[in-house]
This record gives sequence, structure tokens and C-alpha cells, in this order.
Amino acid sequence: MSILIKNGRVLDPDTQTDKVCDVFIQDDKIKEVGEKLKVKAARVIDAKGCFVMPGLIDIHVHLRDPGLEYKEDILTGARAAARGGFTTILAMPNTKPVIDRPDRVRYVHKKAEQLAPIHVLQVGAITMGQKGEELADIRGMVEEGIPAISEDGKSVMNAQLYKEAMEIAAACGIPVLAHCEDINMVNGGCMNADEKARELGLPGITNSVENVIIARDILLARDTGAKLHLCHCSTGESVKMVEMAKEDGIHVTAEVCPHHFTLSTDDIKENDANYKMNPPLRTKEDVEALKEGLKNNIMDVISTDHAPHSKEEKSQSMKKAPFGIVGLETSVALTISELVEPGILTPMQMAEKMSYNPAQVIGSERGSLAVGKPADVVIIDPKAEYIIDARKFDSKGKNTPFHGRKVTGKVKMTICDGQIVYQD
Ligand SMILES: NC(=O)N[C@@H](CC(=O)O)C(=O)O
Ligand SMILES: [Zn+2]
Ligand SMILES: [Zn+2]
Repeated sequence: MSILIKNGRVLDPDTQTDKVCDVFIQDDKIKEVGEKLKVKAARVIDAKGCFVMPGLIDIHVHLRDPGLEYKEDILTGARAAARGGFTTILAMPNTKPVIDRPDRVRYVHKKAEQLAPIHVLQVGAITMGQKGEELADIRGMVEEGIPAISEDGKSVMNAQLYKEAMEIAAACGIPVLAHCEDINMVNGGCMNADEKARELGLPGITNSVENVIIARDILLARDTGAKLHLCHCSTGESVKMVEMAKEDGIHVTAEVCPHHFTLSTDDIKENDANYKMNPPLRTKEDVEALKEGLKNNIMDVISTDHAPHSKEEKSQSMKKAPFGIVGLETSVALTISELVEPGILTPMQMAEKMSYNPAQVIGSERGSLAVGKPADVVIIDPKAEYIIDARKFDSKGKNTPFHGRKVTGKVKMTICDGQIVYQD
């Protein structure tokens, strides 16, 4: 099959292309990029007024498969991703059982190959059962194709064990995706520790809960030479520490999730657990620091931390409900509405943070529209206005604080390996 995407604003960080032109796809590859291409194509798409970017890459997703399929499964999660403009996603290993062995990685990759419209890569856990006691078979899982290791959902609190894992990751050439949370400091907290928490009578989570582990992980990355990627950064201090680490030449990258640059603790509605996630929504000052960090490229990646839960689970009180919100189907709209429209990020920076940079973190050849690359492409109308309706999500998870929010920016089409996998 051949596809000609005409007249879009092509934004490709890899080739530094930002101009209105055409993209010609033949079979599963980018065949030609240029102005007014004279080619015969089976399908011609008019992308006038739209962004044409390399397919988006989300390196932080929870697919809940195996074992928690009532929240999400590989097929529904991958469909939600395609609808959100993503052509590659990384699935975190905090499933049931935990993905801590090669055969468990194989299960996900096999099922994804059979069912998923996009690329699903399984991340391996760091310790057996995420118990923090003994290392998982990291080398075995690398042979099975994991692009990274992570203990996401918690931190490996034993720094010596964690350091050993980082050494293995460094030797294998894969990054460590770090969830930074000192579990001893959480103390039952369920939202940011601030005036609002006192008002609501809820126990708080301080910035230090995150900051102390970020500091530790950066120091261990320096000692081990491991590639450290900091997940869901939420504090102003995290931005400062990442900046310092980069100045020192330490291999560290960092991500910010749309909810952390869109909402602050002030937006929390009383006893609505759709505002409960880990790390929690922080203060306006933190939000400003995250935006500034994204703008000046200290923060490299926008990831969703798509964390689906059932309606029953999220209908519980702020105290009782599990942490996490869905994000695959709202990320593009929030990034455009909150960062691109107000001029904080250029459209090119959006392509960097949602596609090219995440590809670099995991050493993927994707995230590029260079000739010869896999034909993973997303077409986005940056001017389309609509109201987010969680009931229309392909994800099983409807747990979002953004239901009913007016946004700008809509995914019109997602193409993966030359196949149209989503069309608005
Ligand atoms: N972010 C969350 O609030 N929850 C995630 C775990 C995690 O990403 O730490 C989950 O698995 O539900
Ligand atoms: Zn996490
Ligand atoms: Zn997560």
C-alpha cells in the first residue's frame, strides 16, 4: 500500500524539517518527503492546516495485562494509544504477576504482535515481584527484547541492590526508568502536602518524598554510568536537580506528564479520586517550574503515565482509591492547549518531547520521518476544538479529571508501519 500525505506542516526533529510539504509512504517505510511530490499513491490524504509528525512514543504506560484486565488489556490499551496518536508504547511491569522473567515478557510481546495495532514494548521489573529483595532476571529479559527496566509503582529502596541493577542495565545498554518515591516518607499521604490538604483533612505527600530519591538516583547514575530516566517529575526541585546533573555530564533524562503541567493542587475537587495520582498534583509554583523546564529543554519527554483503574475503584474516597489516571487519549490535546497554543513549546519541541526524545531514551530508530525509516506518522489538527468525553475513550479506564474540559488539538490519523491504525 502507498499513502501520500499532502500539504501538512511536516515537523521532524531528526531531519530538522519544519515546512509545509508532502510525505510519501510506500509499504512500511517513509519513501519521500518534499514539496509537491509527483507520485502515484493508492491513498491520498489532505493534511492542510495539520501537523504531520513522527508517530508519538509513550515510554510510560500501564496496560494491566496480565492479571488486571478488568482495568485494561493489551488490545484496549493499544487502541487507546493509536487514538491518542501513539505508534509505540512501553508497558510498565507492575502487573499480576509482575513482569520479572523472560517468559512473561514473551507473553506480552506475543499477544501484542497478534492483537495490537501499534508497537508495544514490555519493560522488565528490577526486582523479583517488585518486592525490592532480589534482582529479577534482567539479562534474560534483555534477550527477550525489553527496552528498559523499571520498578514503576515504587522505588527500589535498597540503594545497594538498585546500584547493582543499574550496573547490569549499563552493561546491557538499556535505561532505568525511575519512579522516585521514598516509601518511608509517604506516611499514608494521598495528595500534595499543603494548605488544600489541611483544608480537606487529608494526609499529605511532601516534595521531599520525590526529591530525595531523585537525588539518590542521579548520584547512582554518576557512579554506575547507567542511563537514568526520571519518570513523572512533579516538583520544582526535580527540574533544578536534572539541570545540575546534566551540567555535570551525568546521563540523565526526565519526563513530565500532562496532568502535572495542566493542574495544580488548587484544582482538586473534594473527594474526587480522579484527581489522585502518584506523584500528586503539586503547587502552582511547581507547575510553573515544570513548564519552564520543558520550555528550556531541561525536561526531555512528555509521557502519559496512563494508569487505568475501574469505576468502582476510583469511586472510593480520596484516601481509599488507588493512585493513577488515564492519559493516552488526552495527551495531545493537553500538550497543545497548555504548552503549544500559549507559546511555551514550539510545535517542533512538541514533536521532540512526544516522539524523537523518547525514541532516543530507549535507543529506538523510530521517532523520525527520515527517508527509509519505518512509516510511523501522526496527523494532528492543532486548531480543532472539542470537549473531552471520557465515555468515548477506547481505554477501559475512564478515570480522568479532564472529562468535560474544553481543549484544542485533535489527532486526525495515526499510521503505524504504513497502516492506518486510527482515523478520526
Ligand atoms: N502513577 C500512578 O498513580 N499509578 C501507577 C503507578 C505509578 O506510575 O507509579 C499505577 O500503576 O496505577
Ligand atoms: Zn510511578
Ligand atoms: Zn506509572
